[in-house]
Amino acid sequence: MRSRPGLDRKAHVILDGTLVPIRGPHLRRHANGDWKEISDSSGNHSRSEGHIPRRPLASPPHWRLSGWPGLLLGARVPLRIATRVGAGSATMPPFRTPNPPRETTMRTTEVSNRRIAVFCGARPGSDPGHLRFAREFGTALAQRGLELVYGTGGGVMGALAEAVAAAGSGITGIVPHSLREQQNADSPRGTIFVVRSLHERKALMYRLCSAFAVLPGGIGTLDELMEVATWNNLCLMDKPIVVVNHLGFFDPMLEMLDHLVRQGFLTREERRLIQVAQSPDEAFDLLRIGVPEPGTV
Ligand SMILES: CC(C)=CCNc1ncnc2c1ncn2[C@@H]1O[C@H](COP(=O)(O)O)[C@@H](O)[C@H]1O
Repeated sequence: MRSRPGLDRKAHVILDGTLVPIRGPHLRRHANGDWKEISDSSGNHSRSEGHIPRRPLASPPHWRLSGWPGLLLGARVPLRIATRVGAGSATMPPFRTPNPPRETTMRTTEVSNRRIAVFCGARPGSDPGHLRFAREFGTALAQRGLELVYGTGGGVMGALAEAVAAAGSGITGIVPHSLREQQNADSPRGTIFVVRSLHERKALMYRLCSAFAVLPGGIGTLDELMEVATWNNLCLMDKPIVVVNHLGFFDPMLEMLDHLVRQGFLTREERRLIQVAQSPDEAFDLLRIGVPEPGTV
């Protein structure tokens, strides 16, 4: 699918393969911190064609910032996403759709303790065991009733997403335009947010999930792991992290963290921010993701 002229640089959402430009009502942040995303009235993601408003918005939507992003970045990250969403819709050229878009309603998706972001390789790696393990992890994730948030790539990420989809669980991908152009644009699964920059992508990924798991990958994976660990460490976020150390893949990195402790650059307590599991089940147990709050069952 070639991107439509004028939309390439705009933030948009792809719902099960259908491109939908983002405007205020499609992705809205509420004062209570929730994001809302498009779904049809039955709660399923809309498969209707993208809809561009015929009139510019009279005024930008109102966005309120709360929590760690506001504190951390002087409210810039969410504000930029929010502003783009509103301003972008006003400047997008209209395009014709064969069928008029269905009316969409909103479904709150942000505050879900069932979404887990998984960082892992865009490449398959040299050991086929990594792909096998990613599939195993994806299946276990879906069997726990969890949903995946990930970077929409191939390699280990692709194997993971395939397994989650095959097991019938929800997937949310977040990708910047620059990477999406390099990828196969015809194979999105679930909902894909296409954003402008890597920074927006990471901010949205971190926001949408309630925990992080890390599978084998390269420097992108390590970057994301170290960033979320740092944000937790600085109390900008409080979301559990687990490294799944299948086949000892992460041993050298864990040794490096121990080295940091010995050298006085990391306290023992901070070191424990990065938990380590050997199996999917152990990882989900450590994250306590999807576990109902006491007294709710
Ligand atoms: C083959 C190649 C370089 C493709 C790049 N294409 C990518 N597509 C999607 N996400 C990516 C990509 N590169 C890095 N990332 C992000 O960084 C991690 C993977 O990077 P890496 O392969 O470990 O370092 C993922 O968690 C993902 O969020």
